[in-house]
Amino acid sequence: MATMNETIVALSSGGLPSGVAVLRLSGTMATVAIRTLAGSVPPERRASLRVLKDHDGQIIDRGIVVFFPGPDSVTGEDLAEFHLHGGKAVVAACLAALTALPDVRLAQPGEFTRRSFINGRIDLTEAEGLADLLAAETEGQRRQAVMQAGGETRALYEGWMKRLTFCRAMLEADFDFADEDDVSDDVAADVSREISDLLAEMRGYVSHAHQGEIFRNGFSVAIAGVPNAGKSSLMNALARRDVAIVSDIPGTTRDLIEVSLDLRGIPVRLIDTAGLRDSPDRIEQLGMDRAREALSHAGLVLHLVPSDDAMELTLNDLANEAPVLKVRSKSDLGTAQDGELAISTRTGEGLDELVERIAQIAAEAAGDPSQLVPVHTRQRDIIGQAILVLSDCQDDLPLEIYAEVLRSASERLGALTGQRGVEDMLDVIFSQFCIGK
Ligand SMILES: Nc1nc2c(ncn2[C@@H]2O[C@H](COP(=O)(O)OP(=O)(O)OP(=O)(O)O)[C@@H](O)[C@H]2O)c(=O)[nH]1
Ligand SMILES: [K+]
Ligand SMILES: [Mg+2]
Repeated sequence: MATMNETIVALSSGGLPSGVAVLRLSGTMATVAIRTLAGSVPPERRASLRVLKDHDGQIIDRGIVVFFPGPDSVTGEDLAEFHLHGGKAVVAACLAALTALPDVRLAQPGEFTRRSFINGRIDLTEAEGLADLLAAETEGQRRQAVMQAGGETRALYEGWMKRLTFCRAMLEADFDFADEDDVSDDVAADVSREISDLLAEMRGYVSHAHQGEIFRNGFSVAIAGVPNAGKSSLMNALARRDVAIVSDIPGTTRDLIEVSLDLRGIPVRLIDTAGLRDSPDRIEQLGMDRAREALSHAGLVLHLVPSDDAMELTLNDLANEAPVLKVRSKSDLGTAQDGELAISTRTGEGLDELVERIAQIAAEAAGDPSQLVPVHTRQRDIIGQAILVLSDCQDDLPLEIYAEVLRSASERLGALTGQRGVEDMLDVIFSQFCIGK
């Protein structure tokens, strides 16, 4: 990672051309940069209209300049914003003029956010929330990310750490001051009650994490069945575009084909798979392997059974724990049995009802987004480790060892917010960001 002495600059707004483009520049050269391009530094935090000139005195653009002095800026450093007309040449000229200044260079992805973290403006959970917020595509994802970016997750984790620290302090005070054979049972009992409460809370939190993941990554719905059941046709109908090849040749689909849908704010990943049958074709076999793999990870399996075909597969074993919803396809070619969900991509029969059912099942799996805790896999792993350490606490442990276990657990939790042992994680986390963030 490049050093913090350098001042970084990037286009922070979206693709060009656009109405307005915002360049952000962070670091010690911020005031020099403003003075060089805009003539003088405007009052702090005030949007000021300026003529921006390059190093030869040629006008680049007229735009708004804002100066945010550190350490109260988003990055914790002196920060300048240039709001320009969003043309490619305008932005290129302004970036060229800025990077021509000594110690000013283009930012790497996530570098602004990384500086916010290093300067203590945000913690890791907030950084992860920010990354999610930028990536959010559905309303549910946005709400979840906002909670995390706003520091609610941080507050929760810090609360846990405080409770652990308090318990440790009680234990340590006890073995420092009590005389040897009079170690207070009361303290040990209080601590052990508090730890078991905390453990219950942490376990409950982690069990919600799976639901949180549905909001982050989407609820996966795999479409499966015999060849020519109409799987790809259904995929195209639900996606409202031709994503998958449809033909009357059985064994058309081989690769998994995935589209993302937004069903009532819940992101759903719909996966079309190869038809399952005995086939000597090597490629088709590979396709079926992928199909089985997809079924085993799906949140819901749609089992398409064509109306004109007597053969029926059993998919329950392949689907792991996911529910299997039987759907009678090509309903225009036969009559469905009572209570069966029948669809036809030819006539459109049953498609709305199917979407309704998928949305219902996805919503049940995802839970109420307002109740959800946003938990990244990274966070879940760490909490899992801390739970393991704490579960090892036996009441009859010598107090010194008990205190040591608590210290070790709270050390682990420290990695959640980035207070401890996360150097190697930083690149992973910040590389999720785009340049300019
Ligand atoms: N009559 C009728 N034909 C359909 C319907 N849906 C699909 N078909 C036809 O059935 C044939 C197979 O459709 P696909 O969508 O390719 O079937 P698939 O299950 O993806 O097949 P594989 O990828 O080979 O496993 C095509 O000729 C489609 O036009 C339907 O609802 N009614
Ligand atoms: K086919
Ligand atoms: Mg297909």
